[in-house]
Amino acid sequence: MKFKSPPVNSLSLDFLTEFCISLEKLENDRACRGVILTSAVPKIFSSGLDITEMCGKSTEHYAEFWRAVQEMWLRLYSSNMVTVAAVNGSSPAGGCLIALTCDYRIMAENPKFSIGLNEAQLGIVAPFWFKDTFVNVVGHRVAERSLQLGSLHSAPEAHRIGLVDELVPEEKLKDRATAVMQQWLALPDHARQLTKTMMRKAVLDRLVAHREEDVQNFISFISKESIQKSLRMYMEMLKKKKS
Ligand SMILES: CCCCC/C=C\CCC/C=C/CC(=O)SCCNC(=O)CCNC(=O)[C@H](O)C(C)(C)COP(=O)(O)OP(=O)(O)OC[C@H]1O[C@@H](n2cnc3c(N)ncnc32)[C@H](O)[C@@H]1OP(=O)(O)O
Repeated sequence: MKFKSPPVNSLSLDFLTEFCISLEKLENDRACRGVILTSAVPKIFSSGLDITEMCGKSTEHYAEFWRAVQEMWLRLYSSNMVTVAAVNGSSPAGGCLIALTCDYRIMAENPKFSIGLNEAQLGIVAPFWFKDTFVNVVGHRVAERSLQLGSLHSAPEAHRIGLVDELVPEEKLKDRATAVMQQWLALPDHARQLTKTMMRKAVLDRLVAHREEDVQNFISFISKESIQKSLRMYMEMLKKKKS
């Protein structure tokens, strides 16, 4: 599956809805046992949640948007398919979450590409299930430091801390992702799927049990004037960076 929402594959409500529909179709297709996620946009895997969806909108909109973010994560983290992220560009925040939610991450070894949960840099806080997914990949200490600092890690650093499983030259990314997929698909599906469920169930159950509470937390957090101001300033900073 190739993300193609230029300029930066930001995760808008439309993007998330289409992503979930595509994932559901693949999940229900008995012939499909695995999916490789990558980007058709040069240099960017995904710029994370679309910030414009979280700025100056109604409470109803925030609720709908956040439910779509939750749905994307719940479907991908609990997928019966083998999921491989072929990270061929920068991947901050929600983009990093998508990669973390997969079974395996391969990143192009370009030191200009960065990845991480940088929410703190925007003056916002990664929700508990972003944090749980991160901890499950890199461990508590690395996750805590990285989250508090809102670090964006260069590709080599991301590999060193275990955020991505391997680095390959960009032109070899597709072949390597295919080889990894074949390796994972060589195992009997039922054994791999039950193991995956065992490893991820507690974290998935936690969001399922607190889903509506999490929506309300998001709404009250994102509606605060101080948070709206931080997001507006961040968007302005992104635009200024260009000029
Ligand atoms: C205590 C309990 C609390 C509970 C709280 C609950 C929830 C709150 C947490 C919510 C979680 C949020 C997670 C997120 O994903 S937030 C999004 C974070 N994303 C980023 O920080 C990335 C920002 N973007 C960049 O760094 C760069 O754009 C880039 C991805 C590295 C690409 O750089 P470049 O190629 O140079 O492109 P530009 O910077 O020029 O961007 C082009 C264009 O796109 C706009 N844009 C970029 N990113 C986003 C985005 N995420 N959303 C919307 N729009 C984006 C950018 O403004 C440019 O627009 P213009 O062409 O119009 O100028």
